[in-house]
Order: sequence, then structure tokens, then C-alpha cells
Amino acid sequence: MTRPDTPILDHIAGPADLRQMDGRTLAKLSQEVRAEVVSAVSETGGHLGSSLGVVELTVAIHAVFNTPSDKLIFDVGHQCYPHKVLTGRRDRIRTLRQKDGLSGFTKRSESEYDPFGAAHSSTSISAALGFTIGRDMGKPTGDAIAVIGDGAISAGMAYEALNNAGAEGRRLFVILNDNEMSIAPPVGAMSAYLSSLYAQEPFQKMRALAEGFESALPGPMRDGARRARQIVTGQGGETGSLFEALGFDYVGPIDGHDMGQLLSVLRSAKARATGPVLIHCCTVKGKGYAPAEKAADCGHGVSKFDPVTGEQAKSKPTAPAYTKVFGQALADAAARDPDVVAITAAMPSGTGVNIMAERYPNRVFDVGIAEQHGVTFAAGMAASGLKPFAAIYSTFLQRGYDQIVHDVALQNLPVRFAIDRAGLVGADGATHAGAFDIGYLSALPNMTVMAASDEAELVHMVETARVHDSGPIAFRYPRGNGVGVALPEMPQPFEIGKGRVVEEGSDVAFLSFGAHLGVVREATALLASQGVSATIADARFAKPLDLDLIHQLARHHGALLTVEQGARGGFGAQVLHALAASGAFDKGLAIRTLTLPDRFIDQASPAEMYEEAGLTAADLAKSAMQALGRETKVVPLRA
Ligand SMILES: Cc1ncc(C[n+]2csc(CCOP(=O)(O)OP(=O)(O)O)c2C)c(N)n1
Ligand SMILES: CC(=O)[C@@H](O)[C@H](O)COP(=O)(O)O
Ligand SMILES: [Mg+2]
Repeated sequence: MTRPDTPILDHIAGPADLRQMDGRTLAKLSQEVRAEVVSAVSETGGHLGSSLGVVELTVAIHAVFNTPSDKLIFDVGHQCYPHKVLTGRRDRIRTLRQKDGLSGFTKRSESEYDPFGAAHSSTSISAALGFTIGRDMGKPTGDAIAVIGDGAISAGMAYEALNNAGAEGRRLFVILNDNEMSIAPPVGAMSAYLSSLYAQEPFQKMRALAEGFESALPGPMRDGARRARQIVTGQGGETGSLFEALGFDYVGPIDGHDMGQLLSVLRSAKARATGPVLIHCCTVKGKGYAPAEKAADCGHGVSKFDPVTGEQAKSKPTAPAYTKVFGQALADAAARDPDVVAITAAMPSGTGVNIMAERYPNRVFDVGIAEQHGVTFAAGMAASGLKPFAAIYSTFLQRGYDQIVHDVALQNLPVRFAIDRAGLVGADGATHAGAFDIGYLSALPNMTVMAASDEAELVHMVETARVHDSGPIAFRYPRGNGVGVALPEMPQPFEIGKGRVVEEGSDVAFLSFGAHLGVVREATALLASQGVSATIADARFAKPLDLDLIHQLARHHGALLTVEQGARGGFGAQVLHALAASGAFDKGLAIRTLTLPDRFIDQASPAEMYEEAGLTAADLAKSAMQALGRETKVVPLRA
């Protein structure tokens, strides 16, 4: 594959080199960085659109600020590819999101230029404020600059940070990267407010309340800024008032692709700021690469693609994606039951609720990146008598945990949690792993917790959740495609707390919770080839547990192994508690709990990550042999 011609970039060793360049050269360099990002992501896949949108901004920040002493903190971190190219990682940029390669996000362990890791949104201002306190208390750290998107700034945590930063009044830079896009078009009053800011004032007529800013700006901008200030302070204009009310100086809006504007504004802000400053920067998501600019999601997340045409490599699925199966089952449930409503936190297509939204737009609520609010909002809906399905990825539901405890479980409100991306997700890595939900939900009184072992089970679980109106209920399912089983014509609710035996055996029993059932089947085939007969049970429920089934498995087999795609403290722990409480260990019991290990696992393919986790079929078979006290070397093992 031909690589782009990058004569300027080829001579960049690090951000210090940018500080020697004039604006025209920096603008040219930006084009080369853009070409490099397109070329690299065409080979790896990844968050293309967000990265393309911040190329000039990233170049300008590094040219003006003294990174890594100054701390550049990207919110979410999915837009950091140009930053990685410029900060000594260009030689590995084609390993993005691959096993042993660069992370797709900022990561402290990867570079001194990544002062704060991210991947979940809306943390940057808080972290930047923390650095400013460190600086002011004498720690060897320079200015802090948070770059946050218009989607990310819709989350509560960002407001908490703005509120705190405004009150602290310390020198701090927040750059609002406003591309009028989240993953889907952004929603909410804040988004409308930001749009109104640049509807009121075209570029160049920037506004800076402090006189000092104005006088530091070049001629035409200074006039624009002064006019804007007069509009606001003299004639009651509203521009920037929200941020100013929070204690920030507001500068903008500026054109985030105009190197001249960026350099002027950043330099004057750097020279003059005494307190917190918000620079409102307007950009285009996918900028400069037509297929991304034209795409409905502006190329937010792409698989490998042909850089000439933009056509993405799509493998032919052998079975429908779990997300789609859920989305369809939810829409069907909504058709049967007018009380069914759905909530998403800025992920309508990622969670599949867009399918229901097409049919029932007034019953699907996108709350923006606001999982905490989304959970309590769902609790309110449940309290009103509706049947809310809060469709939130496992990893992002962590944001709403106190709301799950305090607003949902404690009040025993029947919120249905549809938990996608359960287990290891692949290229997004540890930050996005759905590792903890089994544990954090099963710990809660009143909560019912299910996991789907295949896509047909998922359909039945949607129905189980719909009819379960006596308390909260959750069901989890993984990223990716189902296993290819036939889907039921008409879903049937499961009996709460009842599992099923999938295959009868005699020597050892596997009690599987969720989508690792296929791997369990492979493990039993390996065991069969060694003359070991295994029972396979699908627990369906982590809470309440099917105690009869568990006791029966424990009693009639030489060993019992629980299997789950989740961290320690989850399903296996629940089983151990139940067996201990019944005294099953008093007489001795060979048992193993097969979970994710107690460490974070870096990005790779899901299969590679499960291998790293020690959850392959061979690993399971080996554990079974060990639990039975038999020779293990006959089983094919991972090195
Ligand atoms: C807490 C949390 N919820 C959801 C997401 C998923 N997510 C990642 S990027 C994104 C959109 C961010 O939009 P914006 O901040 O405007 O950045 P852009 O992609 O437009 O550059 C969302 C919803 C996340 N990373 N973290
Ligand atoms: C950055 C981020 O959080 C999302 O874009 C995420 O990468 C989406 O993941 P899926 O591809 O699994 O929907
Ligand atoms: Mg955006």
C-alpha cells in the first residue's frame, strides 16, 4: 500500500520541533498528519472522524504549549491519533488497537505526552483541574489544557468540573471541540445552546470578556472581540454567558481548522490567562477525508478501509449481531406492550434501540452522554408505571452505579437493564471491557441478573424482563455476532431463577453463565476425547441462583466448574456463597470458578483477550482435569 508523502512530518521528532515553525508550515504539516492518520487507520480501523477533526487543533496546541510539561488532556481520548503521530509514536501508529500495539486512547503508561488516560467521556476537566492544583502546590507540572467535545461536555461530570474550576479561579484551559456531533447527532439543550453561540457570531467576531485578551489579539480579531464584548455587556447578548456565569473567560467561537486563528487565540490565551478560560473551537468531524465527512456518523468508528474509496472491509456475518437481535426483540416487545420505553445514553445504534426508535420515536429517549441521569430517569419512568429498558454498555453503566443502588434497587423499581458489550470487547481494550456488571449488580438486594448464552436466549430474556414488574432486572450479552441458532417466533418468559441442563454427563459439571457456553462445549469435546464425561448447564440467572440445579450438579459430579465472561466477585462468587451457606463445603467439594483474572487486559481481538485471560476451551478442560485430580498433560494446552 502506498504511504502518503510527508516531507515535513518526516522531520518531526517531537512537539518541540513544531515550536520552531511558522503558521504556514504548521498548516502544511497538519495536512500531512491528516494523510498519515487516514493511511494508518485504513490499516487498523478505529476512531477516524474524531481524530481527523482535531488535526489542526492538536498541531496548534503542541506548537503553543510546552508539552509534556504542560499537560494536554484529551477527553475520551478517541481523537488522539494525530497527537500520537506527533509525540514519538508515529513508528507504531499502524499498530493502533492491535494486540501489543498502541492503545486507541490516551494512556499514561504509553507516553509522557499522555498525562491522563481516558476512554470514558467527560473526565478531562476534572483531571486538568487536579493538575492545576498540583502546579499551584509546587509540583513540577505546567499548564493544564483539557480538550473536550460537544458530546462529552453534555455529561454531568463535565459540569461538576466546570463549576469547581470556575470557583477555584485558577489558570486552566478548556478547549471545547464543537463539531456538532457525538457518535450520533448530539441531543439536548446544551447542544442547542452551543449551536446558538456560533449562529449568533460568525468566526472572527470572537468574544473575550477580559480586555487583556482583546488587546493581545491581532488587529481584525481584536476588533471582532471588542464588538462581541460590547454586544454582550452593552446590549444584553447571551453569547458565552453560561460559561462566564460559571467563572470562565469565554473565547470564541473560532474556526478550529484555521491555523492562523488557532495560533493567535492560543498564544494570547496562554500569555494572558490568570483564571480558567474556555476556548470554543468549531471543527468538522471527519474533516478533510470525504468518505468520513459524508458518512452519517462522520466516520466515528471504522473498520479497515480502502483509503481511495473509503469502502470499509466488512466480513460476512454467519449470525446476526446480539445488538441487532436485542434491538429487534425490544421493538417487537414495544409493539405488544405500549408501556415499553427505551433509554440510551448517546448510543442509539451501538445499543440497537434505533430499531425501536424507527417504529416508535416517541418512546425512545436519548439522554446524551448521561448514564447517571439515564438510570434515574428510567427509575422515574418505572415509578410512573412504564416499563423502561435502559440499554447501556456494561462499562458505561458503571457511571450510573449509585443511581442503580439508590434510585433503582433500594426502591425496588422495575427498571430493565439491557447490558450490551458484556465481557471482553476487543480493540477498545481494558477501558471498555464489560467485566464488572455481574458482580456490581448481583451484590444488590432486589436485583435479578441474567446472561444470554446465545441470541435465542437473549430474545427470551427481553420478554422475561418485560413481564418482570416486581423489581429491577438486568440481562447481559456480548459484543459481536450470535452463534447462529434459530430465533423464536414468539418469545417466552423464563421462570425467574431457573437454569437449564444443556448436556448430560457424569464426571464433571460446567455451570456456565452467559455467552461462554460455546467455549464450554468445546472444552467438553476436548474432555470427551480424553474419556471424561461432562455435564453442561446454562445458569441463565446469577441472581436469584437456581440452587436446586447447583446442588444437584455438585452432588452428582466429581467436580463443579463455574464459567463466566466477567471479573472475580461475579457469578462464581455467588455460587460459592450459596454452597458455603448450605454447608456443601463441610463435606468437601471440588469446585473451580473460572472468571477473568484480577488484572486489566489490553486490547487485542476478543479471542486473544480471552486467551490472555486463561478462558480458552483448553484452559477450561485443564481446570476440569485438575479439579478431578487427573493427569492434565493429555489436554492440548496453551503455552
Ligand atoms: C461515559 C461514556 N459514555 C459513552 C461513551 C461512548 N462515546 C465515546 S465517544 C462518544 C461521543 C463523543 O462525542 P464528542 O465528545 O462530541 O466527540 P467527537 O467524537 O464528536 O469528537 C460517545 C458517546 C463513552 N466513551 N463514555
Ligand atoms: C470511544 C467510544 O467509547 C466508542 O466509540 C466505542 O468505541 C464504541 O464501541 P462499539 O464499537 O463497541 O460500539
Ligand atoms: Mg462532537
